[in-house]
Amino acid sequence: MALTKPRIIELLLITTVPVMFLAEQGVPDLKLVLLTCVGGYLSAGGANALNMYIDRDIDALMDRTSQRPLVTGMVSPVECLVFGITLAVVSTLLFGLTVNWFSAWLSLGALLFYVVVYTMILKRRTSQNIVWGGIAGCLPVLIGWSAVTNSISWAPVILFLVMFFWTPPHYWPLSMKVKDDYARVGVPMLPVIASNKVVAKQIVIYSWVMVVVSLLLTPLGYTGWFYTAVALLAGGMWLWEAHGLQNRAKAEATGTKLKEMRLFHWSITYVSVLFLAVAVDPFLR
Ligand code: HEM
Ligand SMILES: CC(C)=CCC/C(C)=C/CC/C(C)=C/COP(=O)(O)OP(=O)(O)O
Repeated sequence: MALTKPRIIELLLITTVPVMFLAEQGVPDLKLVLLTCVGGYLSAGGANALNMYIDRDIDALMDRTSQRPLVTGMVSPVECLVFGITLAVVSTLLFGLTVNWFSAWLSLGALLFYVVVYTMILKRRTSQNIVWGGIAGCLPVLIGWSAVTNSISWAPVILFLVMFFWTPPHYWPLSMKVKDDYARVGVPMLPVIASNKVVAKQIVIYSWVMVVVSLLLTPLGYTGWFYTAVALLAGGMWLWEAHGLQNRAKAEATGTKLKEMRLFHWSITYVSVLFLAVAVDPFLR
């Protein structure tokens, strides 16, 4: 369970199931929802296990990850590798045989993107690692839509982009807090190589783009007034917090506390609230 990072998968599924309601414009087949959640859990769980296998060297050296099963020795590297590969195979077959092969390839693609492109290539090489690596975390949105429709359309692409622009403001605050850990193991997270002021400015820019993109669903006819009201309210509160972080970063020299974790925690609440509105909106139109 620990190898699969279950709490992160909870939110990944929260970005998947509402999109199934949106695709269905109502209540989707509940067996399909269950199969998609099980497949998604196994796929993201396999991805996270393989990420832990690859990162076991640096996870042993960072405080935040020092209690992970491969670091404490509770699980051996080979067991973790076999576990991750097994989940990758089982999840792809489960999607292919019980949902559809389009979703199966999207799921395997997300897993490979996260394990190879993010974890093996980008993470230790560039400060843009989580910007592009974040694409893996946006794919569950497309999987939710394709599980119901066996296709893609503008609605899931817009929500994919919301998650894409959501990722840096989600993660850079946390990496601001633990940047010494990342510096020690040589992972060039943006806060390691740029000042908090620069990172905070980037977070504000990504936040504005995320909020604007989130409002495109209604003009394109996919959602109604309820979703729009939630997206405006939650987006406004997000921008307020992002500008607050930027102001605190500017005033840090005078002893102001950064309080960066506020935005990190809010990033998780925002996704939950926004996607809940996506699921409820079809019933209020
Ligand atoms: C490349 C993209 C992402 C990166 C680098 C990232 C990074 C992280 C890290 C390092 C943590 C702390 C976990 C820990 O210390 O154990 C975290 C927490 C979390 N992330 Fe992200 N994340 C990304 C994308 C996502 C996505 C797409 C979702 C869900 C839609 C998500 C949901 C969460 C949740 C719910 C937590 C809190 C977990 C807890 O409370 O233990 N993250 N993220
Ligand atoms: C359907 C499917 C396979 C989706 C994949 C989505 C997925 C697994 C997203 C994970 C996002 C995440 C927590 C990245 C952190 O990696 P990290 O290595 O930076 O974090 P760490 O330092 O805590 O290990």
